[in-house]
Amino acid sequence: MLKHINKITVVGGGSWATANIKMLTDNAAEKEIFWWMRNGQAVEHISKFRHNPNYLSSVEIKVPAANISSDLKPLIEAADCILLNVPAAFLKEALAGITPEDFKGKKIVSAVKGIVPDENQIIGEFMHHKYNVSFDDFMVISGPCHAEEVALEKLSYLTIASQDVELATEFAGMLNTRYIKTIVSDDIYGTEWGAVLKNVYAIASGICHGVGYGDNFQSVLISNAIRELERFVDEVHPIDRDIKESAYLGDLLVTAYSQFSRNRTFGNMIGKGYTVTSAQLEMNMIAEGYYAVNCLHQVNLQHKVEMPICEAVYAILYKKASPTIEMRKLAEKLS
Ligand SMILES: NC(=O)C1=CN([C@@H]2O[C@H](COP(=O)(O)OP(=O)(O)OC[C@H]3O[C@@H](n4cnc5c(N)ncnc54)[C@H](OP(=O)(O)O)[C@@H]3O)[C@@H](O)[C@H]2O)C=CC1
Ligand SMILES: O=C(CO)COP(=O)(O)O
Repeated sequence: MLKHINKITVVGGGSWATANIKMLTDNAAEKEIFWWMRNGQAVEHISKFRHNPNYLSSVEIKVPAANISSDLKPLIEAADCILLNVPAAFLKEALAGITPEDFKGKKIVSAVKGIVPDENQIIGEFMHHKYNVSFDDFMVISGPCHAEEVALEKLSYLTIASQDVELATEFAGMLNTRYIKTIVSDDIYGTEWGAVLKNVYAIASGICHGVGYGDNFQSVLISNAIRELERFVDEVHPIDRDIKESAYLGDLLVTAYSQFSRNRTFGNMIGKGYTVTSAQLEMNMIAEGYYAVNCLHQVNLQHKVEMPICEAVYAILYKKASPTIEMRKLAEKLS
């Protein structure tokens, strides 16, 4: 098999980027890794002490200091594969100054689970329209996997999706370790949209917990959520897919139930009465579902898929609807 990927630049300095750095450097396949993050102080700290001071700080960083920088352009130039790992809301800002020419001939991997605001596009569409990235050169990393469990080396499964299954297989071979298993898929759209939606359902799950519903209700909420997710992905990209696969149902379950989920934690705080701003400040991490539900609301104006859970979360986060009342109304629509 022809090898396409020898040098990978990871773009982003948060928890998941740090976990991806760990997986890529624990994996034995030959490759060189570069790492960009916007925070210059974190670059200095990592270069000196070999740990990210702000996220997953227990993880030992094995990327050479010379390959870590807050200057993106040279790092993109240096690599043949770019792994995007900045929250979708900040992706445009992170890529400011980067042109389609800079991405020419490179393989692009998205580990982002969000929608680019204003464009309301998932990452594959955004990279295609703004940077001329062909879908044949594009991959997605998804699946039920929290960065915190990667740091603990707990067994996890990732799905690598691409139209080019051979390419996805090559990239998957760069992530496999004792604690990471990979699955290859050709469903880029379903994988991306599924990951976006499950974040919103995890917020709903957190809100329900916050306002006082128990596990019994939550299980009904999540079984409705997977049906809502399936309705939407089947509308935007109708192919034969099994929604029970781990990239869809698995990711929904882990995010809706895990103590590590940012989205669930954020929702729980909203249910308990925090404002959006105070919940965001308290968390110090990004709940993608907050931004995504606004974009989804716009996107679904065209598709008109029945999405009562997304609409309830949208009303609470963007229309100041009461979580208690909105969840009571939602409960009437679930089955
Ligand atoms: N965490 C996880 O387990 C997983 C996350 N993902 C996805 O990975 C992506 C990155 O999330 P994750 O690593 O968890 O993020 P974290 O919540 O761990 O970190 C937040 C990241 O966002 C950056 N950021 C925050 N505010 C801004 C801003 N105003 N402008 C630019 N950058 C900003 C931070 O940079 P700084 O530190 O400089 O403030 C930091 O890199 C998301 O799409 C998420 O859904 C996917 C799978 C698992
Ligand atoms: O995507 C994730 C797990 O698969 C991470 O979800 P959270 O952003 O809610 O932590």
